[in-house]
Amino acid sequence: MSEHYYSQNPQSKSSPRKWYYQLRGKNFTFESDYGVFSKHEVDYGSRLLIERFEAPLVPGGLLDLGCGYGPIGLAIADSYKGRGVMLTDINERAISLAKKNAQHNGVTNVEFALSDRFSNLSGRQFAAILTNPPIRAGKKTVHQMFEDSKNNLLADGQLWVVIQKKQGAPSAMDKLKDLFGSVNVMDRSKGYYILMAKK
Ligand SMILES: C[S@@+](CC[C@H](N)C(=O)[O-])C[C@H]1O[C@@H](n2cnc3c(N)ncnc32)[C@H](O)[C@@H]1O
Repeated sequence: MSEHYYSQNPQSKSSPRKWYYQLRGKNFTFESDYGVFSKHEVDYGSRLLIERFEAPLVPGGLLDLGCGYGPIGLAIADSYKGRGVMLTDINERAISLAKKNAQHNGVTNVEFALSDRFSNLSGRQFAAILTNPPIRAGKKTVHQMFEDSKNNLLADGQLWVVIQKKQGAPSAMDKLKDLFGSVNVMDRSKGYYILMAKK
């Protein structure tokens, strides 16, 4: 049976691989595996989001929503050591890899939660939420993530999203405009858009 990277509990065979990547000037070692998005290198869109992100002045924690094996949350946590960063995913294998990757890279200002969107975050509020959303889970899920994100941002908090034009950037922009009143295009490269909406 074919399996998507957003399966809750991937049954596919496991073949962990370790590889290296530089993000925000730091060399990371990552372990990834079958059943988890983007196997042997950091996704181009995630890299763009990681390099472009600037935390808002609002004090508070940051959230990597749909963290996979953890590149976004871990790179951001390493850059913003004074902030706590929460990494969440619906996929158990992703969360266990993200935890291992935090340990291997000495990133300690992080927390993890296995969660379908915000279901296990018990109303926590964040200064910024970053996401490379699960396009294959469908537009309804992705747009619901944007709505939930708005509800879980502190006042003046920011939602940062990377999305490809051909995978729904225009409709994501419309949805974010409806929800937040406006949306900023912070960067564009190779068909990927970095969008930022402020609460
Ligand atoms: C495009 S991948 C990005 C993964 C990782 N952030 C990266 O940059 O490599 C989207 C992630 O969202 C997760 N996901 C899918 N549906 C979800 C849901 N309902 N709640 C939380 N995470 C979900 C998937 O398991 C996947 O890891």
